[in-house]
Amino acid sequence: MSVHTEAVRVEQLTRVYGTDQQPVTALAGVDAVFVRGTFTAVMGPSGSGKSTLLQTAAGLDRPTSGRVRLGDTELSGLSETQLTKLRRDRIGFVFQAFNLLGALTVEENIVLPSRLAGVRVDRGWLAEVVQRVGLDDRLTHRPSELSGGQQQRVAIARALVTRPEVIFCDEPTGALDTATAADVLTLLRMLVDTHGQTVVMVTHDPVAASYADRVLVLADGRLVLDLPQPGATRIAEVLATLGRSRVRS
Ligand SMILES: Nc1ncnc2c1ncn2[C@@H]1O[C@H](COP(=O)(O)OP(=O)(O)OP(=O)(O)O)[C@@H](O)[C@H]1O
Repeated sequence: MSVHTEAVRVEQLTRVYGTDQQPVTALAGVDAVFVRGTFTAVMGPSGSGKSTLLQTAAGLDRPTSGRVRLGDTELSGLSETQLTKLRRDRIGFVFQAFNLLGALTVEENIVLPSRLAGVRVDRGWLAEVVQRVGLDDRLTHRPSELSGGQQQRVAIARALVTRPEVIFCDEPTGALDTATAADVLTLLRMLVDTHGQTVVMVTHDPVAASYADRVLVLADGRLVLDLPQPGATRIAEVLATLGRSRVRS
């Protein structure tokens, strides 16, 4: 596979927290490639290392060992300043809590990270992003005047505005009701299908994961399954089986 089709590659990714006396191995040598223009869900039992994988792959946290490459850039060689710039310029983040500022309008929230970084906002691109996420008529509203799903759309627009090579989402629908979650997942799917965006999403929800092209399943810090489009029922079965084997062990 050519490097140019890879958005992110992690190799033997290992993250050990805690002390030498009491180490906690959150990731124990994970290998994975996230291809450009695909939507990957990362699943697994609580404590299996999902968030740690996301954080290390996104350059928010440094691995104890192993490598992360974003496109052609190897992250381990970067200084903190370079890593901060890379996250700002090349990666988008969407979290369960929308992290919007209540005193600012929708538009001000979307452009805030760029403004703080002193990056000029391309108005044409901003208009396109806003249109893609369906917020054209909400730009002057405050977050409190929006539904949960609309607030998450603002967070997605904020992530998209820098034209990121990949968007990392940690439980993006965790705070939403079923119908609103479906709306947000449909948007992420559309960004991948229509605009070639790359999305990596941590989720506990088999229905949310069924929107992805591929589901990676972690257990005890290891990648145990890599399933192409398994469907919600199969995902739920796999997770239940994993849960049972963990209870037995
Ligand atoms: N900062 C930290 N210090 C110490 N241990 C940590 C830290 N962050 C995570 N861990 C541990 O690493 C392991 C993996 O945690 P992680 O949050 O990646 O799991 P997860 O699969 O995302 O869990 P959940 O589904 O509950 O959010 C867990 O045992 C957790 O307790």
